Amino acid sequence: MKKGKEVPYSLGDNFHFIYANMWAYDKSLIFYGFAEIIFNVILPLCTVILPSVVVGLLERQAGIEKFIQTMVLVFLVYSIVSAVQTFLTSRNRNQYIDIRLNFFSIILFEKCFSMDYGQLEKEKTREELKKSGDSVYGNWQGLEGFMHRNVSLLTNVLGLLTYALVVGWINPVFLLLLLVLSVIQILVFHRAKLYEHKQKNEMSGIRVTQGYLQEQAFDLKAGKDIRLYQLDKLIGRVYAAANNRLKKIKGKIRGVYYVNDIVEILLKFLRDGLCYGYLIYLLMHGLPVSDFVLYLGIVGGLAGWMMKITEDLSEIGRCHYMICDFRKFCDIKDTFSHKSGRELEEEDMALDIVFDHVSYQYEGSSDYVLKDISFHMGKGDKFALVGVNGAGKTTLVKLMCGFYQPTGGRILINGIDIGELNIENYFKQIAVVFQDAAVLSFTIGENISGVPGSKINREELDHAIELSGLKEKIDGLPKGTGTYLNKDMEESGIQLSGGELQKLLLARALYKKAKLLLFDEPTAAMDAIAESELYEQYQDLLRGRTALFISHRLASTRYCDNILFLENGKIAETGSHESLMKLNGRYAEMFQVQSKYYKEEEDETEESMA
Ligand SMILES: Nc1ncnc2c1ncn2[C@@H]1O[C@H](COP(=O)(O)OP(=O)(O)OP(=O)(O)O)[C@@H](O)[C@H]1O
Repeated sequence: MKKGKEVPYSLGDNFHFIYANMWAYDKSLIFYGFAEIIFNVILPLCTVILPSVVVGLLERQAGIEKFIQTMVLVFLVYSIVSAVQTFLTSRNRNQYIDIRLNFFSIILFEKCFSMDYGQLEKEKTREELKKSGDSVYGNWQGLEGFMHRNVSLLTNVLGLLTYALVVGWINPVFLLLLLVLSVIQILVFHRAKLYEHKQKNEMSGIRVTQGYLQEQAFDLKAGKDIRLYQLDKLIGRVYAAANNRLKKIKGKIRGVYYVNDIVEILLKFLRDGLCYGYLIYLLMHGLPVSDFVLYLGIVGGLAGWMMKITEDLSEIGRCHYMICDFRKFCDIKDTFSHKSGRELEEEDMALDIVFDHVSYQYEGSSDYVLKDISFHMGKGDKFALVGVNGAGKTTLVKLMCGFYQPTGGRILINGIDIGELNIENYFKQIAVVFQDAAVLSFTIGENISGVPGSKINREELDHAIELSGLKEKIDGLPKGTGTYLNKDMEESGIQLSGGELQKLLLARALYKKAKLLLFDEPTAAMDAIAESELYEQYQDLLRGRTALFISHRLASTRYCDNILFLENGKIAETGSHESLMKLNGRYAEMFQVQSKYYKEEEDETEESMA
């Protein structure tokens, strides 16, 4: 396997990609990154300079007053440098988390929400998506890991070059003292950890919410509805609110850790002061200066710097591959126009649809699902699409939605090739009820309207609920349309039955006031009464709009102007219910089989009642 093929971007490319985006997101990230590197090196330098200053003073036999003054000054400088370094590390760490969550993760979300649905459905894309998701998950891997590791590498390289004399002194006399100081430090740290642990429950609750919302971005079922009902904004808001809550908790935890950091600095200050004091004491009692300096040198950790550089390099390599995964996914090309393309006229109440010799073959499949399909749905027409399982009905609907590009032929919407349309503008004009439609675990009102509670048009919401037959159910709920669905977001959320869910999906399609409505088995889960009531109302519900619906219950086709009977990927018969019955072909055969079944069912019911 050629390596060049596997890794589409060089390390330099990725370096540029990350830092150009950091620059675009927040220029201060670069400056603070450099500042951290400098202070990371200055800090140990201070600890090297400190003893040399002490040696200089002693060698020059400075007076005690001058000595104390200089010591205080040096320790003061050291403390300031240390505090600044701690601040920079903490700031950068949080800023890198911020850019990962609020910039790079959003790029990934947006890509998932907006990319061609047909592309998102492919297995290969889904694998790439999984890998890409990993690259924005966690602090020490992928994109964020790359930022941390670059700072660490540059620090260690600079440190190695300049930190020739590592200052430190370990003496058995001090071992006990150091242990005591370490225990104090551990206790303070433990307190901070305990506090963090206490926040875990709330944090994991928020993370479950975030996880659920992230799943919606990756979920195929949700993907269709997110596009068609522009739910990305609603999800985005809830995600941002969860992010903010998490940010607040993290801020409090950071505060506790900051106290810990300050205690750590003070203890370090005390520890170093005692070490140096002792060395000075020894020096003043006969320890040669050369030994003194030597001791300081050997405590140094050149080996430590080296080890860290090795570790950084290997981690940067790992992160680089993950950035490649991220970029590969984000660079997947769309075949539809998303931000550009032609927009449909606003004034139209309905759309005109032409399938002109359309064929379709799924990638990797040897057969065509649809072959040479041609028909014309004029503005306001109501069509039924029928056929046996697997005939290609859903595929045809997905083509009409703009989820797939036809393999052959053209689809014209108001005379414009669907490939030339701004597909996002087109999505806004259509409503689809899929067999496997997804609802979000938000409120009923938000699910129907696709907007946050405060922005819902109450009158239109009530109207859509009434038309869909869901009014009685919602009136019986204490929180009405403010009731949450499922339990992902709210403990008191409710579970709708299959039929109720279909009514809710219908209400959503009606609320949208779409110009083209597509129903894929919209009543499959409804009881016979609800179904017949709905069909009775269809003419009124869809007046003036173009509509196509798939139903296996052929009784429903009577309400349509035209029926397309699909068989083996072709339109085998087309016409009104009456004309197809007269033709006495496949449609009539299917209808008679169903009528017989209904008749038998009716007889059985009558017998059991007798
Ligand atoms: N994403 C896909 N990749 C490959 N093949 C697919 C895909 N989706 C559907 N097919 C195949 O295309 C054919 C038509 O499927 P489609 O779902 O369009 O049929 P249908 O008429 O809607 O069926 P049903 O009445 O059962 O809902 C089936 O053989 C199916 O296996």
